[in-house]
Amino acid sequence: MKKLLVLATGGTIASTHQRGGLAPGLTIDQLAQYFHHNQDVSVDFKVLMNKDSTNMQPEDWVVMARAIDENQNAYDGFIMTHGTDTMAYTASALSYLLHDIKKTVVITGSQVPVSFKKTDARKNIRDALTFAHQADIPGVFIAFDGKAIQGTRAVKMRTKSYDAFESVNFPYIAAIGEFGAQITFRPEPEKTVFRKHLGVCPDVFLLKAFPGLAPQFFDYLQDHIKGLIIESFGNGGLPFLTRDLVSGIEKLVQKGIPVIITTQCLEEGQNMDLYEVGKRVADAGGITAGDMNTEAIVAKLMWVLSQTTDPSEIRRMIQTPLAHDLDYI
Ligand SMILES: NC(=O)C[C@H](N)C(=O)O
Repeated sequence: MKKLLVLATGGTIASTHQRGGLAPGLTIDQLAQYFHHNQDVSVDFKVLMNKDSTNMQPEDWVVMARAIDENQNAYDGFIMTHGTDTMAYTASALSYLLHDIKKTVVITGSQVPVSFKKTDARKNIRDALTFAHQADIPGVFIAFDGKAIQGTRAVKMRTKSYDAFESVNFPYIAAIGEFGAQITFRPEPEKTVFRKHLGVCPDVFLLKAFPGLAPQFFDYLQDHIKGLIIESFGNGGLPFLTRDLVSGIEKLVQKGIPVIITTQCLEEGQNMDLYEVGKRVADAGGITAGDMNTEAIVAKLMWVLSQTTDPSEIRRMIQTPLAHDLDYI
């Protein structure tokens, strides 16, 4: 008989109407009532926290990872109930913190509380149970709206619709329904060269470039952060005329602060060698993050920075595929 552990963290799925608005309010026993399963699975429950995922912090990822790591040998799979707002960040973070996991970790939640009459929660719970039970793929996944998504590739696209998440730049892993879990893409096992490390350094900043962004902000950032991620335009380009952001990047890099470059375009990654505006960013020391999602870059950079401050090692680790986060640079 397979043994699964459900870890509750809060989110809409466990929310109830409260004076200040919807907030996690179900007890673990109340939540457990919605986990219907057949006789050949045994399910245990544990509360890790009871937060709207907007309140999740990087330190919470470490708590989650430890809880799974400590129980790795006692269970065949894990289900985590979680709010949708930061679920993609958590899925990425756990993918790095637990990159050597041999079991399936499924994160799910819902757009509507489980106790409401019309809700997506009960289907998502059933699908998470099905996937955790049937899929023999190690790693961290999101199960939502009948699909399983690789943890490092999920992006929340919609605030209300049941199909809140999409798999970006990567195939869906499975279709899930009453018929079971039909694996549609089985990722090749990775030969990872990374050490196990259950820590994060939250001192990073994420900047979305826009026409008119003043380079003076970089002067402030250099004294307050250990790593910067810039969502550039298109193929990794940033302005060097009038408001010269490229020189700003160069200054940060010279101070030993890694600057990771991604793109505001969700799909197809970037090619910084194509245009002068991208090449200059690369020449200034900007580190391309290829086709990784911003959520994954944030989590990976925090994980990497808690292990090293060496710029070339940071570049190497960011650009080495891990947990299927990256297909090309
Ligand atoms: N649908 C949800 O779960 C949204 C909620 N604010 C959360 O992230 O916890």
